[in-house]
Amino acid sequence: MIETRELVHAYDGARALDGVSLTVEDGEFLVLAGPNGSGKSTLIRHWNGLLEPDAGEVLVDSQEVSEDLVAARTRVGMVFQNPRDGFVAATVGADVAFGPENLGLERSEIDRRVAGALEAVNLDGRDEDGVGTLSGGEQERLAIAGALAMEPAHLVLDEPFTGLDEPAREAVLDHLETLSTAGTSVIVVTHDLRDVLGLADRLVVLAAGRVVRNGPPESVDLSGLGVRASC
Ligand SMILES: Nc1ncnc2c1ncn2[C@@H]1O[C@H](COP(=O)(O)OP(=O)(O)OP(=O)(O)O)[C@@H](O)[C@H]1O
Repeated sequence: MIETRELVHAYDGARALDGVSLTVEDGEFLVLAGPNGSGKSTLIRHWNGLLEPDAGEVLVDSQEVSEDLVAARTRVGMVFQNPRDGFVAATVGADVAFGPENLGLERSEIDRRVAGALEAVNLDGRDEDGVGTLSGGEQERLAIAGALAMEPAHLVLDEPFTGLDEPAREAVLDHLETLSTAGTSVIVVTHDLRDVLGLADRLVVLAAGRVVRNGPPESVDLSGLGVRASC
């Protein structure tokens, strides 16, 4: 479970989060939406300790994030926008294997995870391709595969579908649904709800650093919030 209690975050005195309280249950599929600058990226960065609260608390599986950053980062997997900077190896397979290798897993387990993660993003058979040779959308898919291979308890994806073609979107969505059903919390940050709303248990909308909507997707009124629900 991820618990955020009365979280405040300010950049140079300006509040990007202004008292956010939000709990994400294990296995929940949550969509986090809101207009540009509403605080979505700031909020998720607190969940694995990339930012420190100015006030309030963030707990992952009942432990305060700041008390054990390694634990929080192992339990909360993140896929950020513009993944280009995040790659650590020369080839696709080596890049996805890097995280599981650092967990000290057996080779057979690493190979299983790499194969599964690459299949989930339609990059199977591309292990030997150079990371630098991938298209933008393929790089996004590689970043998702890297997070999947860590098998985190909670998986957070920031605008994961932007550069993905239709088969890749469908493959990733299928995989996220399977993960959520199996008990992984899945949090998708997006302004464009078309793909994900049908899968979501809950929709949370931020505006100006506050939670302004929070409920089952079908019950949330999006009018006037700068969020698009359908094509
Ligand atoms: N590093 C930073 N320094 C200063 N201000 C920042 C920084 N990062 C974000 N902000 C400001 O904090 C507010 C919230 O930004 P944040 O990136 O969390 O919003 P967002 O909802 O993720 O936006 P988007 O949909 O555009 O990605 C914005 O006003 C933004 O300008």
